[in-house]
Amino acid sequence: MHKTVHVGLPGREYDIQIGPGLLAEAGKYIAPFLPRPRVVVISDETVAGLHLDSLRAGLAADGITLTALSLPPGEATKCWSQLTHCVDWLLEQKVERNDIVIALGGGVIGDLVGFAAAVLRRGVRFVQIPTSLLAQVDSSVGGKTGINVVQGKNLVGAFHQPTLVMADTDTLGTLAPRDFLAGYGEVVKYGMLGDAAFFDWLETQGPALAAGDMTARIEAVRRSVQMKADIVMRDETEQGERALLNLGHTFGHALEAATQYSSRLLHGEGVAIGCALAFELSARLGLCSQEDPSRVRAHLKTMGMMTDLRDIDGELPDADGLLELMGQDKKVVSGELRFVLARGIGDAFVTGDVPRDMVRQVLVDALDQR
Ligand SMILES: NC(=O)c1ccc[n+]([C@@H]2O[C@H](COP(=O)([O-])OP(=O)(O)OC[C@H]3O[C@@H](n4cnc5c(N)ncnc54)[C@H](O)[C@@H]3O)[C@@H](O)[C@H]2O)c1
Ligand SMILES: O=C(O)C(=O)C[C@@H](O)[C@H](O)[C@H](O)COP(=O)(O)O
Ligand SMILES: [Zn+2]
Repeated sequence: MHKTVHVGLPGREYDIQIGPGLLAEAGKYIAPFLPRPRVVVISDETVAGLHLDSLRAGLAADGITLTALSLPPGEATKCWSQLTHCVDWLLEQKVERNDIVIALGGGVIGDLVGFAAAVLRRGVRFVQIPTSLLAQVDSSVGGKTGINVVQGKNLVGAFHQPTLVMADTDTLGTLAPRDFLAGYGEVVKYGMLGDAAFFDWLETQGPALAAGDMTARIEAVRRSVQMKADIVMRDETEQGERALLNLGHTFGHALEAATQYSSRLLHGEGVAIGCALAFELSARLGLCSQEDPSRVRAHLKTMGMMTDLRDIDGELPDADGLLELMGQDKKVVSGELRFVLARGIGDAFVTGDVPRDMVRQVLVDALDQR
């Protein structure tokens, strides 16, 4: 059941271990990287309450001690003040250049702790132990780390690759259904952007995955991570192809900013709605058939996911307000928006050739449905 995916970046290569029971074996995997038998761990309070003892026991079996810090759960934790808190705490623990910092948790903890590790002493090594579906399939891999600021999502950060990723699929058993489905938004994204056969597979296996089928979960994590690793190996710092992983994010990040990174909209939910909008835009531009956005929305709905702006509670900015927020997207070049669009399911590409009026109309129509 245990799978390994290798990220072969020259000088920064690492393995992603995937499977059940990995926390209990943590010492075996981490010990080879340790200069001394101690680690520091940063987690969130929910994850620490559920899984820190298992990690502690798994490390103790190999004589490794653990000191931990827990932060409040939720997207709001990916911020300047918690970054300062993490860095101060790591310095108090006298973490040295060769020590290992562990990020135990979802994408919020992985992004925040990875960024703290990137700036601490100009870069210490860190290990990702992702515990949410989203973190196992996406955020723990590829080295994008950072925080949100009022001006936009992930606008302050660094590329800093982990030394090891350990995705213990047993931890998904304690994840709330809403958080699981948000992570599924990133899983289905891989099928939509570059692997139509994976999308077909998810249409049949998605319900089993959500219901807890371990074989299906491991396969979904492995396929997602393999696809991400392959893209990252070809384009680590997003000079080109890596931007495909941003499918749905131009819309999604603006919606997250519009909802103040609150529980009104989780990242993966924004990605799901954003993918539906990106396919809608692609169809209106004549790039793909109208059947494609319909099929995307149908699958997301079957899974019980958000697909439309009407699924978001509370007020939203108007179309111009959303366009303004989209202007902070990192794919913007010379002030012009660029999008990940699709010629069909599994065939995405990046383009700046998108009339602003067309984007605006897609937003106006989506807002009108509310
Ligand atoms: N760096 C990247 O490449 C990348 C990729 C995708 C997303 N992200 C970022 O990841 C973040 C979203 O990640 P997320 O969805 O994991 O959010 P999250 O870290 O907030 O986790 C979601 C919720 O699940 C809880 N949780 C996590 N693991 C659990 C478990 N095993 N059992 C019970 N509860 C658990 C957390 O406490 C939290 O409340 C966003 O900030 C997004 O921008 C980064
Ligand atoms: O790894 C990537 O590259 C991605 O784009 C993956 C995304 O799912 C992720 O949300 C990422 O953090 C977005 O990157 P950003 O550069 O648009 O902030
Ligand atoms: Zn994402």
